[in-house]
Amino acid sequence: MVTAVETVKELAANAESQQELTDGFHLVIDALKLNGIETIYGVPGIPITDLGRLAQANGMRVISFRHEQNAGNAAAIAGFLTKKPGICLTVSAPGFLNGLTALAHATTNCWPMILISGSSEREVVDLMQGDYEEMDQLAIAKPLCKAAYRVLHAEDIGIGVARAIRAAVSGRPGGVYLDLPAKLFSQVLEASKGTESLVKVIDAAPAQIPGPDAVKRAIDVLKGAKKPLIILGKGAAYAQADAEVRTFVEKSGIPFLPMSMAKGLLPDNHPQSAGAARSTALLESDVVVLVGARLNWLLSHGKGKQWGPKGSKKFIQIDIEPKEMDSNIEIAAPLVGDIGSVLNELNKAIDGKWQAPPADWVKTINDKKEQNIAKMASKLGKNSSPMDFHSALGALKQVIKERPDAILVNEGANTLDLARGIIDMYKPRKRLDVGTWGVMGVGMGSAIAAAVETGLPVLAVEGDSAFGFSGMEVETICRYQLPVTIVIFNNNGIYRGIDKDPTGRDPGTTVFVPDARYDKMMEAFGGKGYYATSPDELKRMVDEAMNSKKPALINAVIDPEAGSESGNIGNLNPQSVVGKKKA
Ligand SMILES: CC(C)(COP(=O)(O)OP(=O)(O)OC[C@H]1O[C@@H](n2cnc3c(N)ncnc32)[C@H](O)[C@@H]1OP(=O)(O)O)[C@@H](O)C(=O)NCCC(=O)NCCSC(=O)C(=O)O
Repeated sequence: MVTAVETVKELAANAESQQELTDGFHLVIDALKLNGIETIYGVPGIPITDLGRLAQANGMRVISFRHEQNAGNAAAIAGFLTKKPGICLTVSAPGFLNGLTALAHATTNCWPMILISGSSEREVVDLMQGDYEEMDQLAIAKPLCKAAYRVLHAEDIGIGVARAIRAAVSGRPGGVYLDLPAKLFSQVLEASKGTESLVKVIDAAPAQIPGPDAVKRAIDVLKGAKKPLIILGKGAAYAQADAEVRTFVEKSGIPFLPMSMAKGLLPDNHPQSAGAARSTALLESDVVVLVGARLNWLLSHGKGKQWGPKGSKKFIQIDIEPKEMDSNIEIAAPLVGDIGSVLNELNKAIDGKWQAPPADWVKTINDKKEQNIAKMASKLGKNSSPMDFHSALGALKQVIKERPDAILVNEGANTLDLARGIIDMYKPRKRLDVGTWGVMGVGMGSAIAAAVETGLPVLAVEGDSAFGFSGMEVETICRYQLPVTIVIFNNNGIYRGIDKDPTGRDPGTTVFVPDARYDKMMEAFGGKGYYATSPDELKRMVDEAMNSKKPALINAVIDPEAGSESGNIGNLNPQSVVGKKKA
């Protein structure tokens, strides 16, 4: 007969022996935590459900979404905001595929992110025997990210996570895929062996200092400039070298132009900002210093009519990726290194012996800036009902002016293009938008990550179409009670709400249900819904919502006639030259 004392002894012995064991689930969590990663964005399911549960039980923040793409977008923006890889955790095949768009988006934008997906067993996948969610995920992920790894044995988890972290943040940051087959999670090993196998990544993104020759070359080019211009890209925002950026701009006295997500690195109302004189600055400058900005489509590849005649410009480019140089046009002075280190060297070189740019150049920029600002101001002040984009954005401009620490998330077509110019930003990394690819659907993921990572109030200004891509995440926002205020610019459709099917059979291709009540959607999950029909009402409601620090959605009714077809992607948005009339 077993006595009570013996039973207790047995339980104690079991407990002790259990403490000495670990498994794949625990090792993934231990490896992440050892490397200072405390948050996971994901969607639970087979085979990673217990990973999320255990991560939460072990003190990690686990934010469960309604769709993996939104979780991935959250992880991507978490990477941008923190310089640590944002983690997205998904189930196998379909969940993995849903996460891939965000992984590719992170890679394109050079933000560190790790997509961790469970996967089905190698033995069956490789023989294509029809396993549950069978797919060779590693092969599929490879071309879409910076690096991809698969871990097959629990004792290799530490190395796998370490490799993923270093690949994501070192050099030019990007997305990394980490494949964890289901069988791995339940592999058991002695706790001490497990702990020994973990790897702490030391100096994950080492400083890269440019050589003295490269610095001298750049300074020589800059000294010869009569109309210099600095362009700040989102790489400069990512670098968190805010003091170095400010010193370089202010010591050099050169006008600066922020790309969209670099707005606020220096305040938009800074006297040297050329943001409101963009075309003039690009066209007339003679030497351009690119700081973490690439000469891609957003800068018309550094050539063409926006930039003036061939040979009229010299470029100095600061980028951590040597291959970025000469991607579209000759770079006269490449500065390969991290932005903080490179600017530090430039700042030393110009210290105390720098001539401010010629006054007539500064005046040209300032005159154009004043003209554009005055033109804009005349459109912003109207208290019209229904609202147009300018009058509604005029109200939101004031909201951010009064709350410079709030984070602005922005996506859409007109809603994006006009908000970018109208809403001034005052602090670094407070504007999050669609990035290099112009992705619609990043809104709610970005808003959630911004609130989770910073604890700051978030204002998400969304086109009605853009919101639709991730709208179900309002439930996530309500579930986690995040301080997110969403404003939907509701003009009943994509660009505008007036398209018609010429045959009369169906709705026009770009229109939505008229006067849809997105505010009711928020109320369905316990958040506060508002319906705004004038700029004054909009301002009052946004103030109330943001002050409450609770989830809120304001349906801002915009004239369906307002808005135009996304003009800012130029020749990438071709219009049919045949057939339209007939239809
Ligand atoms: C390509 C761009 C970098 C550049 O566009 P531009 O139109 O040349 O410049 P901007 O929009 O920045 O500025 C337009 C003009 O406003 C001026 N400007 C800027 N700021 C101000 C302020 N504060 N006050 C007054 N005027 C201002 C600026 O100097 C320009 O005038 P001038 O100096 O007089 O020229 C940008 O448009 C961009 O980031 N676009 C991304 C679009 C995107 O990703 N869309 C998603 C697709 S949606 C989709 O899927 C779809 O539609 O389909």
